[in-house]
Amino acid sequence: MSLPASVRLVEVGPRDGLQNEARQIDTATKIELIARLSSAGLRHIEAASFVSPRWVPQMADGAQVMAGLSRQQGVTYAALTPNLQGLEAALAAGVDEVAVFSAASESFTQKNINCSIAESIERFVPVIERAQEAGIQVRGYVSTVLGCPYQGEIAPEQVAAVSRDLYQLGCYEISLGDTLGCGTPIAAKRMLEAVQREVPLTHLAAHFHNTYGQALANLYALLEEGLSIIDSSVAGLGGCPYAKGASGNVATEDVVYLLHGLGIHTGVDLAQLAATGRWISTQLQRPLASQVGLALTTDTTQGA
Ligand SMILES: CC(C)(COP(=O)([O-])OP(=O)([O-])OC[C@H]1O[C@@H](n2cnc3c(N)ncnc32)[C@H](O)[C@@H]1OP(=O)([O-])[O-])[C@@H](O)C(=O)NCCC(=O)NCCSC(=O)C[C@@](C)(O)CC(=O)[O-]
Repeated sequence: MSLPASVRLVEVGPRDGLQNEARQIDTATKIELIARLSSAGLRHIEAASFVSPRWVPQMADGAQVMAGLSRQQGVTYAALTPNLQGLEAALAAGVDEVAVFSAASESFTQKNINCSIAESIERFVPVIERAQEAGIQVRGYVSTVLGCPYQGEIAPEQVAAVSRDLYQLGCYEISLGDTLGCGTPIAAKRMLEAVQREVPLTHLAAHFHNTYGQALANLYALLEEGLSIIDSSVAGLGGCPYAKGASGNVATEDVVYLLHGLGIHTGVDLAQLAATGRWISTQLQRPLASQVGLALTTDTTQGA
């Protein structure tokens, strides 16, 4: 067992966390959430999506969110861009990094971005070229890596093939999404093993939802394999509009508590993060979906 000494956290709450909220969230709340997250020590924050507002209305104010940020030094403010139109909008808004997104499942890709996996890869070619010209890095997401809401089981080799294609196109990092949150540790390890044959481990991130309560167990399994980049969402916010029934991402508070307990450095102040989780849950009028966040509201002896 060789656990990493530190983990880089990618906070996806302001994007993945909020994109599925039914009630429109005002831009000022999104901006304040991002500010609080950076104050808590998060250094990589997915702040917006430049996708079709017809498909995901909640993310329609990406440009205003970016314009309203008081940027902290050393923080990367990233956004999703499914095509050139999104990329141009993101560049105009001043994002630091963009992400393209496909999936290991054909059906999910059709539902999510209205094209096949092969078409998505073709569509990303000019997006990545243009982003590189503009001097910004591109992350690549592969969704449904441990199961698909429409197709069921997904072969690890299929995840590996899409990851390889995105990496070869120029994505500097591939984030592996258990969109449905249905994976278990051995399946997660098998999937990682297959992907590692195509993409170096240091360029892989885990992006796990917690629908079946397995996300922390799955993350621990991959930490044991040496994975050191984790996506998570404050207060366990989130869900994908095209994966019905899927719950939020693993809560950042829960991940930080686990990592600190393992002696792994994150740079995050857990108490401040937990306060942010409570704050945003109150703003959204939804129950706090972080076990650690809940524990810290009653047990103030637990610090970082
Ligand atoms: C990809 C498209 C645009 C294709 O959608 P389409 O309808 O095939 O696009 P189109 O090119 O035919 O254009 C149709 C209309 O959309 C507009 N349009 C076109 N592109 C843009 C854009 N970028 N920004 C703003 N508007 C845009 C375009 O201008 C046009 O407007 P009209 O002329 O009809 O008025 C659409 O399917 C889409 O926006 N999908 C995004 C879905 C999404 O955001 N899903 C959630 C994020 S993925 C996720 O959550 C998973 C992840 C990443 O977290 C990992 C995991 O958990 O697994």
